[in-house]
Amino acid sequence: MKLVKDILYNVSINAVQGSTDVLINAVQFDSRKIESNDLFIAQKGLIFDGHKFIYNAIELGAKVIVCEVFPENLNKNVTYIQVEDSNEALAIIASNFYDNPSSKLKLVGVTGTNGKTTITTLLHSLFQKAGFKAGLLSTVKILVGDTKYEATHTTPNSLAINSYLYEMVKAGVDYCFMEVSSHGIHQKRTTGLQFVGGVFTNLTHDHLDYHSTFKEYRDVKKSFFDDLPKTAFALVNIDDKNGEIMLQNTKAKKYSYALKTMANYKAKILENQFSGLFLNINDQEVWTKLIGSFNAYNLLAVFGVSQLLGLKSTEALTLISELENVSGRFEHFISKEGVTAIIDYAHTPDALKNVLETINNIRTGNEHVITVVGCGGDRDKAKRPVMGRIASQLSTEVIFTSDNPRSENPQTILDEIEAGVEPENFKKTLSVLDREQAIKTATKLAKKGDIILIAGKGHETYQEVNGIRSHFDDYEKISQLLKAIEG
Ligand SMILES: CC(=O)N[C@H]1[C@@H](OP(=O)(O)OP(=O)(O)OC[C@H]2O[C@@H](n3ccc(=O)[nH]c3=O)[C@H](O)[C@@H]2O)O[C@H](CO)[C@@H](O)[C@@H]1O[C@H](C)C(=O)N[C@@H](C)C(=O)N[C@H](CCC(=O)O)C(=O)O
Ligand SMILES: Nc1ncnc2c1ncn2[C@@H]1O[C@H](COP(=O)(O)OP(=O)(O)OP(=O)(O)O)[C@@H](O)[C@H]1O
Ligand SMILES: N[C@H](CCC[C@H](N)C(=O)O)C(=O)O
Ligand SMILES: [Mg+2]
Repeated sequence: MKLVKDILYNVSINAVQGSTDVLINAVQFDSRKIESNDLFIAQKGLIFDGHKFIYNAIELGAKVIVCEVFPENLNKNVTYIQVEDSNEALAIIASNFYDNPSSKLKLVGVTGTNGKTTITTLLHSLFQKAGFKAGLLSTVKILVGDTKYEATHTTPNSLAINSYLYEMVKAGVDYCFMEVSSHGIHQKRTTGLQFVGGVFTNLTHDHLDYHSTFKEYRDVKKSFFDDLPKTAFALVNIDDKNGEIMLQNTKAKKYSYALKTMANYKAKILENQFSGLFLNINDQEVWTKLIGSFNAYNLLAVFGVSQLLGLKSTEALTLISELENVSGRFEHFISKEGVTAIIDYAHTPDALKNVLETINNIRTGNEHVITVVGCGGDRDKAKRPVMGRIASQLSTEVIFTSDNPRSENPQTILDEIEAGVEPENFKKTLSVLDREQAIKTATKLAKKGDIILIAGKGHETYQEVNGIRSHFDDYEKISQLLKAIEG
């Protein structure tokens, strides 16, 4: 139970109707979850306007309503608080409700188009190995001490973030590593959090359905760095052409990492093989199990953060050499028949290009690279032809297939992917609507030595069609099928 007046600190309030000396049980932004004596915050969403549910919330027992516009008829037993921005109010109220947990541990946010899950997961594991208690908020999973929760978003809503951080504080967590998505920043899910540092990975084509232009997408990412305090660090990939921009208006201390230019944290790839990367990081050599030059960037970011948080460089490098691949990111195995299967979450043009270039660079002979890939429904349509073109340019054979069509017609998505294939590459491609059949086709095409890349779903264990998620796991499927070939 909390007194309303105690959780309004720092909220931009325009008007109050009723008493703020009211005790509330919980904060909710979904009217369907309201119980008696709760506080309901009405948010304007993309589908609904939460203000329409104020009466329902009161019927279910809400005693306090936070909204941008007062409803026409006010109930005298209810307190109404009019705020400038409901999303921001939710984030600040959530933080106050949970006693500002982000200030009680060291919170590091990682943003950028690709690499967030990899970097946060590696940092979590490195700090655990170094003897600290660490927390993780990522696309794949949420870890609060020893308890694991399922992740629904890359960056959860602000109420969930603060509740997880509160649990972490209770569990004695020292460091929390979290992914900060552009949707998260834009919807103010991270507002009011006290970060000790922020990391920028890279910025390439994604989410241009949500952010109408690339500049808008970039400026949303930049605003995360603009809002860091001067005590925090801002660590950016300076090889990325937007790295410098992220630092333009930040008050935080500026640091950089790079493979190609001068930087505070600098790496050189000495060897890049299927068995891993051999790197020189700030003049010290280290072997890692991770594969591909994009992972050299990820590992460098991990090293940089470890240094900025005070680990000794030799200890950090030793621990880096022990880090395991992140689930669904370049996960691979070789079947008895000698076919290599790679499962990777590449769902953007840049990620797909990086993964295929990595495969092409480290394959030893004329083995075929057979790619199975699709694009999500209800997501950025502009990336579909680009991914179709990249897959067909960099593979020997490509099978386009479904990847969470959601509410869209799966065939239309495939047509849009195929539209990007250049005429000379068309004969290499095939479209198989059903993902299981597509993977089966790849295994039939593959001969000893060949490489099958299954891209786009990584760790996901479902296929979403028209709001229904059915179990589907690329790793499980390909390992069953390749075993069938062995048998
Ligand atoms: C596009 C987007 O980000 N949508 C998010 C947004 O939903 P929305 O704006 O559509 O909300 P809405 O359904 O219109 O509802 C508006 C308000 O009315 C309330 N409501 C609604 C119905 C009702 O009966 N009662 C009620 O009170 C809702 O609780 C909400 O407060 O706010 C919701 C609540 O926080 C989120 O769950 C939802 O994420 C959807 C499911 C989603 O798919 N988001 C993806 C695109 C996303 O956020 N992705 C990013 C990046 C992914 C990456 O890593 O690349 C992520 O961080 O995961
Ligand atoms: N530093 C990087 N640069 C470019 N591509 C990368 C990088 N790291 C990983 N990738 C590619 O992007 C895919 C997604 O990586 P990861 O899950 O770490 O990114 P993310 O930023 O968390 O993505 P999401 O936005 O879905 O949360 C990987 O499977 C790999 O193909
Ligand atoms: N976080 C990303 C993941 C995309 C993964 C891909 N499998 C898809 O469903 O489009 C998104 O929600 O856009
Ligand atoms: Mg992620």
